[in-house]
Amino acid sequence: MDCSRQYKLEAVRNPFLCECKGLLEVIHDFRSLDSERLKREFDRRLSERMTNYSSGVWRYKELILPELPDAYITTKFEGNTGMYDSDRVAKYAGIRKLMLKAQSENPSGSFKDNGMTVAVSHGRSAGYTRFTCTSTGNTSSSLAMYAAIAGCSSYVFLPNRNISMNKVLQTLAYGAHLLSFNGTYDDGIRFSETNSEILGLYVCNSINPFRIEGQKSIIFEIAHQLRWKLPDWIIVPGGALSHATALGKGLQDLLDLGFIDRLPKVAVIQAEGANPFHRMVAQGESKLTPELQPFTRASAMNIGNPPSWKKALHYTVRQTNGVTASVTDEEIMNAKAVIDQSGIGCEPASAASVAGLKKLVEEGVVDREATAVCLLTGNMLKDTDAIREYHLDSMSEGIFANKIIPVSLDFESLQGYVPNL
Ligand SMILES: Cc1ncc(COP(=O)(O)O)c(C=O)c1O
Ligand SMILES: N[C@@H](CCOP(=O)(O)O)C(=O)O
Repeated sequence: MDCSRQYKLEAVRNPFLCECKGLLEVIHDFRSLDSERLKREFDRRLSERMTNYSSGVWRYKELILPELPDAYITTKFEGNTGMYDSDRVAKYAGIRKLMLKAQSENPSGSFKDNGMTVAVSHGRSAGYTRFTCTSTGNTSSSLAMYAAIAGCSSYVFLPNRNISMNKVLQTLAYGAHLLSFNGTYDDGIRFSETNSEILGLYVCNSINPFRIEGQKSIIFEIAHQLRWKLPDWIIVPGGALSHATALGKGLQDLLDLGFIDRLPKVAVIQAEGANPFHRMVAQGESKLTPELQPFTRASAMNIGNPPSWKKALHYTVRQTNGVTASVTDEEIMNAKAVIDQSGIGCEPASAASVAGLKKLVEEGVVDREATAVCLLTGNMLKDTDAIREYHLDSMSEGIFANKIIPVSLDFESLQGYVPNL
């Protein structure tokens, strides 16, 4: 991305940095592909059950990692997640039509599975049996799950504060070697870049370009579900910026292949305490100044130096004529409550997409008559402390707080609580 060097697939080595120290990206040659045949094949695979190609990622293998021998595919039939129309959330965001893509329905509960199945499969094909990541909890849960499926081991580095205990426990339960350190995600990534190859650990963070290729399947699946007619806007939360990058790169693939005839705009939403990408774009700068002490209650986005910022700038902001926005934790938590109470549910970081859309509609950047898809990146049970704080803690309770009502089981005491009694 930073220079014009190119490497053959077999020459790409852990930890996936170019000689110039920039991130690598996969370049495909789609010229031999027949788009109409491929569309029919993707439709056909929708009816397959329990084969590699019934995965919502590997269904699109030709556009992701065609060279990978099928024997290495490590899948839990990820993807295949629901897309929901929600009038209630649309009304909250102030827009006519809004759909929510629930990546939270993935096997480990977050969008990371779309990329992780590809990273672990590629790592196995390159001969690795030990995998690593640094994580705020979702990447690690996903890696620990796929490593366990493959009969391999995972070594995960987790910051010792400001991450969700549910995710720590999920990672632990899948059997990862859990290494807790004093620092942030950004410190962990720096450590991996320098030490992973010496330690013989295959890096599964999103600096790994195969992770990004897998995550492209999210936009492929959205487009497929919508019969290749995309909405005006796609809204995505931004932390390390892997999701935004994959979305933009996947959109470009779809356009190049003629599956779609125009690019929707992408909006990348960051949380106020960890928004270096938004600040850079809003100030018209072309170099990112890291946030040294990132903090947001949406702990999945506690990232001050997003590794993929250059790719996200290219693929989303520039290529789709997209925008960025920044929202407060309060805006995030209120949006989350509305999404939860619509029955769909998500973890705090995911709700940044809806909070950001609401803000962009209010500012007139997104037209009220426009159509949009918001990405819900993680499951509501990923951070149950956030639910307790919002609804039950009197210090921090939110405007949509719901309460537990203590009752005694007799008719009289229930009067007033249940209508028609
Ligand atoms: C649930 C959730 N939402 C959003 C994000 C942000 O995505 P990205 O880091 O790819 O920008 C993350 C972490 O990466 C996450 O775990
Ligand atoms: N929220 C992420 C942090 C970003 O990780 P990466 O996989 O994109 O490097 C997490 O779950 O760890």
